[in-house]
Amino acid sequence: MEEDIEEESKWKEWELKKFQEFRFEIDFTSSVIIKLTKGTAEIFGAELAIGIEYEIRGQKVAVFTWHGCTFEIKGKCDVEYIADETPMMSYLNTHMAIEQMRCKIEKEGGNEPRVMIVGPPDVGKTTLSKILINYAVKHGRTPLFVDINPSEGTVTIPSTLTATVIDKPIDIEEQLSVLPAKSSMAPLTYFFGYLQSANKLKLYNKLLDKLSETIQKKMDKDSVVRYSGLIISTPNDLSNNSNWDMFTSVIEKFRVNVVIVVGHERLYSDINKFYQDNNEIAVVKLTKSGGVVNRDSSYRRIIQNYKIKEYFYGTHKCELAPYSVIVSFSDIYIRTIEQGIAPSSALPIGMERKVQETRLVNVEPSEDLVNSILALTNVDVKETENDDEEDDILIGTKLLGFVHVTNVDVEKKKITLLCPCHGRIPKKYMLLADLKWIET
Ligand SMILES: Nc1ncnc2c1ncn2[C@@H]1O[C@H](COP(=O)(O)OP(=O)(O)OP(=O)(O)O)[C@@H](O)[C@H]1O
Repeated sequence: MEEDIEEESKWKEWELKKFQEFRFEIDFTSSVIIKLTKGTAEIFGAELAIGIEYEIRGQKVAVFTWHGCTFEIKGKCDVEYIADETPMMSYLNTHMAIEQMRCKIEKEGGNEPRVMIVGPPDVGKTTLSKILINYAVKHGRTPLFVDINPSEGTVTIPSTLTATVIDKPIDIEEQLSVLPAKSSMAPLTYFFGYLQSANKLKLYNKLLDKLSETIQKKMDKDSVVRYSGLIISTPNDLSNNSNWDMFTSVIEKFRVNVVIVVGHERLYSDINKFYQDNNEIAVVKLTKSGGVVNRDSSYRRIIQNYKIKEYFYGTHKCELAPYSVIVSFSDIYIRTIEQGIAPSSALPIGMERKVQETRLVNVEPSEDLVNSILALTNVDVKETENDDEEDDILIGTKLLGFVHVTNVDVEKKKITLLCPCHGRIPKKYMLLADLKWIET
């Protein structure tokens, strides 16, 4: 045991030849320090600086080198090995083709790259997004990273859809974590409230409309962002045959002109066939990296919990001091998506009802709310009236942030909320997510 601890506190040297990759996995409860001593190396496209110590926690990552390097590592990795075969050359070529589109539009006009990455679970879609973003930033670009996968919350709390302008390399230690305090990279966040897009397709579709409209406005105003283009990371279920309509509608809404299919031959062939007469859309096939790690549902749940914890408490590099506030039931206004609508067969004969996934209902505070996440909208309580229009405004609103319900005292009619930063809870509507978090 003591020997293990002593072993872990020593630096261990590794040497990589050109095009090799050192893959390693670190548990959420431990960390390793990595230091480049010679040559050049990158983690998912973000370059390591010589002599700087990076502390990596709870990640499954790879150090890749184009020219060879030597680095040292201190701490215990659950898995560590060197791989000779990687798809990095094809990823770089894809980046170069996208960069050519950017150069072309600057010189001659035309369409900016609007890249959508699709594929089944655990093929490295998010990783490829990070690599393409980092390579774009290295070229002085500021791409918009659009995350329409609500399950992970890559840049904020899960159950949201986001768009973030990325103007510097992704932080090697913290990845894309965006804390409320780091406003320079504050994402545009829309509230979905569910972890799977397929759970509420109508609502999901509506949010995609809002997100794509807002992105279009941003690009119309900001030519630097427009030339840099979009990198869209998608949920796994979008690649299911049963969601084909949704798939094509995402392409339309975001005016996607490059579809990258990772690790799925049949999907590539289906998309290619479908768009064979459309010269505007290029379909590219890339192989899955052998380093991509499969994550089961319990591991994914741990990641989701960490993302929520990070939102309130920060990361080890940037700790936050959240505070608790007690508010009266009469001072908070919570809405949620209407659930459990009776099937049409249960309605009186002759009466029809469309299933409404976008209708909001009031939530009366009760003990059921304990451990829930509430999204704070920017909609003043007095501004709205209770009708469809109000629901539309609320669903499409940009979010101010999130709070966590830690206690509900029904007798005293008081609710305790954990907030990431100090200040009064404004008199705005809140939206209840289908997401519980138990602080550990
Ligand atoms: N070359 C690599 N070496 C080591 N780990 C890797 C490598 N590439 C990806 N990973 C890790 O594998 C895991 C899965 O990758 P990623 O999240 O990119 O897949 P995904 O297709 O986006 O997953 P999903 O869409 O199912 O959530 C991540 O933890 C990622 O950091």
